Amino acid sequence: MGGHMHEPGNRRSNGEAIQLRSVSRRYGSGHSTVTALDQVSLSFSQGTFTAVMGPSGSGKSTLLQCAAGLDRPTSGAVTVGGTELTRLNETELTLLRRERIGFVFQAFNLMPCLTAEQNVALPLRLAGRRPTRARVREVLEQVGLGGHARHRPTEMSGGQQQRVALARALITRPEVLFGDEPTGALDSQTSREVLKLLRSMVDSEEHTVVMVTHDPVAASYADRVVFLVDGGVNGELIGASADAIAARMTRLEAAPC
Ligand SMILES: Nc1ncnc2c1ncn2[C@@H]1O[C@H](COP(=O)(O)OP(=O)(O)OP(=O)(O)O)[C@@H](O)[C@H]1O
Repeated sequence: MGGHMHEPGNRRSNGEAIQLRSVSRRYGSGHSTVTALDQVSLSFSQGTFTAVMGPSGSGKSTLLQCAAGLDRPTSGAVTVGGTELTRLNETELTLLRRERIGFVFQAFNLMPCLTAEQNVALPLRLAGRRPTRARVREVLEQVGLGGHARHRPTEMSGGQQQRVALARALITRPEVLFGDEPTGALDSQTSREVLKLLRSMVDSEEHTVVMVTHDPVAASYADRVVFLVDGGVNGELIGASADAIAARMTRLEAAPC
């Protein structure tokens, strides 16, 4: 399969949506310390789509969690649109996550008893705000589910459920959308639907997407693929095909520990 043709970040001022400066994350203490991230410095520009890949245990999820303010680095700094997360207290961090960051995970985490529109509105309602019906419909339209507002998750396919999860993440108009294996639970046809949607959100609406994936085909929808090995950045590919990404992964996974 060839690369998906796109020109990364060519219509924006290319401001940095997220910056990590020398970010380290260690778990445990004394002899049993694990360095999940080791002085990682990376920027994600506005209006770009980045995939993060690497062997199991290389620090991908930890990177995403630190970048999204779900976890705090042991050292280093993370900046979201000019706000340095390390300077925020827990309440401020919770508000920032709620207002300025969107997440989608491998599991869709939808409430089975609620309709699509109720699921989409839920995060804002939990935050004490009531989104207008027009806004809920707008995000459902955006993910191609305008006609499914009243459907419950059990009445929808996996791809449709993930698109509801995407609409739920988009309702606050986040500055960055993070995905941790967002297509991991989908078959390849359905994955493609969701990836095309992510791609079009970046191309036409200038969203910023950062996605962890194990799948070279999924990664080929991104502008840029960043490779992690042992908690450090081990290079990147720009506008690469799935084959080129797969070849790089094979080399990384074959490298001696
Ligand atoms: N809560 C934790 N406590 C201790 N060690 C952890 C914790 N979370 C992650 N680690 C360790 O940090 C390293 C990086 O983990 P991380 O989950 O970020 O890797 P990953 O690349 O996302 O892996 P995978 O592809 O298998 O999901 C691993 O060695 C892991 O065992």
